[in-house]
Amino acid sequence: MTPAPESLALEARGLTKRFGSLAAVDDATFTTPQNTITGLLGRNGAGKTTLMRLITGQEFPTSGTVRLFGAKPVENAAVLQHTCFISEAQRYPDEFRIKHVLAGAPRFFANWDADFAAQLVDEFRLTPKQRIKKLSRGQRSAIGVIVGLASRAPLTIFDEPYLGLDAVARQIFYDRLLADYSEHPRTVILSTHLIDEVSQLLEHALVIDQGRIVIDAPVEELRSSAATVSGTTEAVERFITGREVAHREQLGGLLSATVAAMDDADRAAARTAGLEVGPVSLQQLIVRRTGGFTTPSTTTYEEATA
Ligand SMILES: Nc1ncnc2c1ncn2[C@@H]1O[C@H](COP(=O)(O)OP(=O)(O)OP(=O)(O)O)[C@@H](O)[C@H]1O
Repeated sequence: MTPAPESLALEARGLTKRFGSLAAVDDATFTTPQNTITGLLGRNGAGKTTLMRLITGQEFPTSGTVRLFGAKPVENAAVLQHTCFISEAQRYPDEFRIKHVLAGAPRFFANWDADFAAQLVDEFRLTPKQRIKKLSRGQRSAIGVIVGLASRAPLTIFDEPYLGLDAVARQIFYDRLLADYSEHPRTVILSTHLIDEVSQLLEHALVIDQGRIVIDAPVEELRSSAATVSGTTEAVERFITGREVAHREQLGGLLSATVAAMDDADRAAARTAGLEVGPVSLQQLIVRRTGGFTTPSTTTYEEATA
């Protein structure tokens, strides 16, 4: 069901951004309900950053409209006060130290939590007096994460927030995001390449490919829409005949196939046929839907066993 406009954090209609002949964002239409965590996913150059810049009013669309909490974002201070956009492109004056960022943040973010920010600075092993200019790449990313989390902005957008962050720091980010989100629900959009790493956080997936939105669906629905069936080649081939197969992997006499559109009855039928039925990771699904694999998917049982 389409949510009522007042419950939407974000509404894009026919949003298009052209750079010369290239449509970086091409006719994007989608809505983001308030208080959800959405993953904005896609390959390099897919249009993620451009889409986020359009959403936050930093770029004018060539055509189409975007609304944040029902209003246009461009040059709209009231709307932008509800938004925190964390991007790698963020630059600070040369003399800025971490404490200056923390001191300035409440002017931009009405819900800023200084104690939470201080806790995060500590957890990321930073100190307020450090000069931003002298921080490592990962430490600079941590500053973005701290600002994004402690802003508690009703719409918080992270554009690949983890560049250079080590595995421990990324885990801190994910853990604090989830814990704080459950206490202070807000709308979070997270653009990332690390799909499997964040898949437990995401409620909704928005996948963009060559500027076009190719998937706009709840993560749970995506996960349950496909399954991997494994067993003897003959049994798997028999089961997948006539079905849409996204991927297949042969290992000796065993075959594993990723099958699209597997409902409960299909799963039961596969088990009855002696096959093992397993989940498909979000990353696998998205990689396959955005042209990452060229594995033939239409081999028939007769062809495969000929
Ligand atoms: N200012 C610009 N002028 C011309 N082309 C641009 C401009 N900004 C982006 N593009 C092009 O638009 C396309 C989308 O770029 P964008 O940065 O939005 O992709 P992305 O999905 O964020 O990529 P990545 O994951 O690699 O950061 C790319 O082909 C890029 O070269």
